[in-house]
Amino acid sequence: MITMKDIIRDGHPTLRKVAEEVTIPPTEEDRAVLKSMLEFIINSQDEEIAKKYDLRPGIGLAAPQINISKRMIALHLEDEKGKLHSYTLFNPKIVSHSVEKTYLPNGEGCLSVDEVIPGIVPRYARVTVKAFDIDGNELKLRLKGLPSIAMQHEIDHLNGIMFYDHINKDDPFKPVENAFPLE
Ligand SMILES: Cc1nc(NNC(=O)[C@H](CC2CCCC2)CN(O)CO)c(F)c(N2CCN3CCOC[C@@H]3C2)n1
Ligand code: NI
Repeated sequence: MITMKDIIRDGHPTLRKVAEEVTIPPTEEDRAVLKSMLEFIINSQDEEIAKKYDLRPGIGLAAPQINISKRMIALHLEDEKGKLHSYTLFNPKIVSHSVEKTYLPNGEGCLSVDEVIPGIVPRYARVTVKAFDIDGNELKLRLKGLPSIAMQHEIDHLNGIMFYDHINKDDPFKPVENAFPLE
């Protein structure tokens, strides 16, 4: 099982690489890795397991964070309506997005960044994503709210982008044009 020792931290070069596309259909190994990534996220949200293995809570994970520079991500979270969004994706790609932006009022964190970095992280309010599922079938997702924000955070990892790259360096809480806080 994946634990925090498997998660590389800011400064590790892999976090700044553009990850390689996964060949479709995926190999058994790629499928096993992606399943283990989802398992980690679910474990991290289980109070007992998280305590037992000292896991930081998460709702998403990208393969570069476990030093695998491949375009694979897992997400497991509920949206504001309580709908579960649980995804294990190969080669996710944002194919369209809203002009309007949004952001988490309390900013973002990252399992690969040990310190708190305050500031507004502007994200597209809505995204349409094309990807392949765990079996290599193509799918299309239209996301808004926290699922949309989390999807963008994970796809950024596949392109070597960290959440704090989006924070205004001169004024981290400067209002962002056409961006509205989530909730
Ligand atoms: C918002 C949030 N971010 C948590 N952590 N950070 C992460 O997931 C990073 C990715 C997220 C950062 C902002 C958007 C994506 C990991 N990233 O580095 C991967 O690239 C949380 F843990 C969390 N929740 C709320 C829901 N809760 C349900 C019950 O279990 C606990 C869980 C805690 N919400
Ligand atoms: Ni992250």
